[in-house]
Amino acid sequence: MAATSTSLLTAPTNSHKRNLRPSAYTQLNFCFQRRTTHGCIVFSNATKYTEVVIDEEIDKIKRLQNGPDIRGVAIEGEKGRTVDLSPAAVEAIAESFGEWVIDGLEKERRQQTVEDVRVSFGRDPRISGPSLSAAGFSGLARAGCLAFDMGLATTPACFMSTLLQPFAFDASIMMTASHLPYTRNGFKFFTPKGGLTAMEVEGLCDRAARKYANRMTKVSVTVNPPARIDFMSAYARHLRDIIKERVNHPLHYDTPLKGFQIIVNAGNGSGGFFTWDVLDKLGADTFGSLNLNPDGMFPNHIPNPEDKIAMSLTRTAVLENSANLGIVFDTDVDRSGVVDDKGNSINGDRLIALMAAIVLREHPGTTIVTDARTSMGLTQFITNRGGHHCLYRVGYRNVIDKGIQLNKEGIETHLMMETSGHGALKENHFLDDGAYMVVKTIIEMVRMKLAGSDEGIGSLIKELEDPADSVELRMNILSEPRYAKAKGAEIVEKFRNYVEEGWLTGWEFDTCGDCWVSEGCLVDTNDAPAAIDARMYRAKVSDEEHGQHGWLHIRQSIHNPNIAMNMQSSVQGGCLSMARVLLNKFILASGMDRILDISQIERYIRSGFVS
Ligand SMILES: O=P(O)(O)OC[C@H]1O[C@H](O)[C@H](O)[C@@H](O)[C@@H]1O
Repeated sequence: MAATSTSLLTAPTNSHKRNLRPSAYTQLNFCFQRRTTHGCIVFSNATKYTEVVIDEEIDKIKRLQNGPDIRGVAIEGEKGRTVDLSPAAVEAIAESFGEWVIDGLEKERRQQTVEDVRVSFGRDPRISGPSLSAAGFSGLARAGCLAFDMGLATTPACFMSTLLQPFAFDASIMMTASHLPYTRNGFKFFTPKGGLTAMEVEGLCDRAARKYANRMTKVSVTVNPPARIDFMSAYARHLRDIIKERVNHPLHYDTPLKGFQIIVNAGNGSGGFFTWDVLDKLGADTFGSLNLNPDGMFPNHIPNPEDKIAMSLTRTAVLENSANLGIVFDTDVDRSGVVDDKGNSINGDRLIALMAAIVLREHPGTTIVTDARTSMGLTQFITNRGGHHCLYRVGYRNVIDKGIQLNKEGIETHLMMETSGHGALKENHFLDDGAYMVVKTIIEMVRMKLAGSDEGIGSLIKELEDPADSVELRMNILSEPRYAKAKGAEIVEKFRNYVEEGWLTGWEFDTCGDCWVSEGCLVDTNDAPAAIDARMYRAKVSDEEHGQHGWLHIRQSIHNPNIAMNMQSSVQGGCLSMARVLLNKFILASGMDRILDISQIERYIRSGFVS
């Protein structure tokens, strides 16, 4: 093992760093190291490396941006993918965020120096969490921030740690890769104003890429660990208070869930606390709950309300226990799905419908923003209840930002929700929050019971019509990672040309500048989307026999180099006929099969099943 030594860094040059109090800065000493397979080598002359700027390395850090999040491979284990979210990358990103927060506060306070900038830091149970957190703390300390370790936490809790007193941190970081495999990790960033936008995260990545290119694999060694805080208990109390106040139970105010059995499936993610620290304390019986222990290898199933195994295990547990409700959280609890007392899964469109039913009672006539992969039945469901349905781009942040924009323009918009289960409410700081969605559902369930109804919450959506056929296909983009985005854009734009030029008979875009649509649409052509997700199109599809029977939505994936295609039809087998047209009249006819792996769509056409 090579010897290590530490050398104290010269003071940083930014004004905020010059004015740093020792308490912040003495959190760490810096040791420039380059990791090798044999250990670490120490460089005494760090400046030697500061001029090394390598385009490829810069690119690598920039590619970690996934819309408003950072996502990357943190440990080996994925075929064909190498580690790109290394401790050195994490340190550079956290440092860049810390600097960005300080700069923002200085601007807000008219260039006055800010001191004691406090940033909380939570994480999900991924096995890369502890080592990457240490790098995150070092980065924050390098920026001159005081870091506070929340330990195992959830994404909504991290945001709430910037608001709830006495914590009220200046900013927060959640380290998570949500439902992605155990090998990945990533970040979400918050200030009291909400989550950072994709543009802001792009800025952070640019800044971090320059730092990283100068230091490469060198990492600091944190000498003093950051202060540990128990925020999750305060957060759980906050959720309990909301339920107590809103149910306002006439007989037992403090235990409004007495008599209810509720199953939680936390998928071994961060959501177990909701069982013992929220539901149990409110009097619920949570016997039969599943996968509550955090386990960063996710041994049972992917923590994801879209996951079929997660939903079916929860369904079985609800039915076996005759429970009133089942809850499925994703890893970091910004998404959820539920199962009603009859064992019906309520996720995707059905969850949006459930929330829409609740919200439309509270706010008649409100607008509801969703991504454009929702069913025609959902639009009908919302409009039948007097609401307006705005279909928008995929990506939770796009959906939320559209809602914020509509409110600013004077259009009351209370619910913004993606089919992935990300849902945000105006009343809850426009935060996508799986725990809050469940809190709303539970309150409604208890209220219904108090009003004398024995029907479960599933009864609220019994009029929702499901599509007869619904399929998602993915086609890998055949390209080196750095060219994949450009190639993906080329494919999607080619599709647009084919539809607009009439090569696909019966396929048509509706342009819908104001985003009020009930049918197919070319999603939002009028405003300026962020480059990354500019190209998403939904075409309505008709044939001679059935008239207009469905739609196809095409875009490139945010996380992986593939093209995602969603199709729905009111006719059994309608998706299969769309897939045939897509393959023969577009992909093969345009030569796009040169840059697309078409094996999945071919298998689907052959077998009628998606594998
Ligand atoms: O592009 P994909 O791989 O389908 O992933 C798309 C999804 O990525 C993340 O999970 C985001 O949080 C979602 O808002 C988005 O819908």
